[in-house]
Amino acid sequence: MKYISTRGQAPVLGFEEVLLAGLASDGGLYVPEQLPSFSKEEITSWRGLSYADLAFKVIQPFVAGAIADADLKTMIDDTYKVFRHRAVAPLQQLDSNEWVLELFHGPTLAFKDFALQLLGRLMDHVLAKRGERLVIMGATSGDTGSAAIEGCRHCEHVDIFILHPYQRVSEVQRRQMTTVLADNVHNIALEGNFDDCQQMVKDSFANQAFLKGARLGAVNSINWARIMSQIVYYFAAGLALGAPDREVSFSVPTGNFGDIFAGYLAKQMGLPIQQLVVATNRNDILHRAISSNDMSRQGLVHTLSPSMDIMVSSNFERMLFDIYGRDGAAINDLMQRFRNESVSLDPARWESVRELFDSFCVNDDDTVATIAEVHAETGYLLDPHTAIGVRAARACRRDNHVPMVTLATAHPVKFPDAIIKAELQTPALPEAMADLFERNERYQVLANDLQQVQGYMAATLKI
Ligand SMILES: Cc1ncc(COP(=O)(O)O)c(C=O)c1O
Ligand SMILES: N[C@@H](CCOP(=O)(O)O)C(=O)O
Repeated sequence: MKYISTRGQAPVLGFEEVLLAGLASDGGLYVPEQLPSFSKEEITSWRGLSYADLAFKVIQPFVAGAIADADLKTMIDDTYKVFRHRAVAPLQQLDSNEWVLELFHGPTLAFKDFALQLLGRLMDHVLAKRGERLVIMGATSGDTGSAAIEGCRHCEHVDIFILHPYQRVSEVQRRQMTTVLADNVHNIALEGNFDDCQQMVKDSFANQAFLKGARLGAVNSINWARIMSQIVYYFAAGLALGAPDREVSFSVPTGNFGDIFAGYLAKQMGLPIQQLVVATNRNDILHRAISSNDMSRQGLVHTLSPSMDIMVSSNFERMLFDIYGRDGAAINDLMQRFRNESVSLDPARWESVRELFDSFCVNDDDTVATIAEVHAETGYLLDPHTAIGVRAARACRRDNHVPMVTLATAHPVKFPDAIIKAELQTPALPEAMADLFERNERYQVLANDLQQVQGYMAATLKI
């Protein structure tokens, strides 16, 4: 399997290099040159597989040749063995044909664990084989950071620096990151927002001199291996609900567009998906882009769903690459303009986007109201991100005969503010992190300044 950049100028790479590369050298994102697809018969034959066995079926074609099948299988098995639910990604029914797919049973209580617990293993495996070391730089609005740290804390060949927006993540999220005191783990609280953190990571890929030859890697969904692992649970949910003989729809709480892009790929790969609903909070550039062809940046606002406080959604570029007929020059031009001005798609391309996605924006009041409403209807407690997904699903649903699945992207215990506003009881932390609030923290507050951050990293690494 070969991988190409969405901007057409970076070298074509194999899986191992893509795994370690993160962002492409032309500023683009890597995608497979050719997407694998599965026949109806093949998908049918996967019924009844365990989550780990299904993950191997879906992931193997992306990795083929780079990592031996037996090693890949062991890493996948080890990854999903530690999830707290035996089904790994169980479905909960809210109403007739209305479901939530619980993606928060991993070690850090958010959907990021599905990819990041595997990513750490894949990276360490490849780095050990090559005798190399990797400096990871990641940006987080709260969940990627803790999942990446958990996935890398035991890696022998990785140093990881995670940037989170200072005082803009929940206390549980911050402590999940900052109480990991392993020598290779470094937390930076940046005096800025998530977009600033993400831009700093991208700028560091563009200019790596500060690392004096050390290799820079990524754990955000700019890394292709993240997306690849997230495709699996769409197949798992679809199969459980009757696919491929029956269509399924998904509503996805969206920020960086990685999770919904994985759903889009599952559809291209053969899963019969009827609707893909992009659910946003008030940072609604994706909803505006899809519903009214308006890709103008507005000031980022702090919401009750902080993990989705994102304006610049990296993976939208991967989808636009397909929409523009995989024309790297056109995407390069569009993304350069997007950096400095409001852009819109040409009408035919926009129409194609509208055919692929529905979208809906949910404000804080409606997020809280949905948490309260669903709890009153069913006794089920949604986290605020999932509540946005459920609200959007109910608003956008076209066909009641098709199961509608909202991705439950985080456990409600991570976001007590929204639960308290809904006048409900915050659940207790799982046993493994019951003492989270007593643990010591370590993190560095830094100004929103590239030189300062890069200087801090170089000094910490003693290079
Ligand atoms: C809890 C939660 N829900 C939803 C999202 C949105 O996912 P994505 O960025 O893949 O669109 C994120 C992070 O971005 C998240 O942490
Ligand atoms: N919500 C994310 C934001 C980063 O998204 P990613 O999927 O690109 O890593 C977070 O929790 O950090």
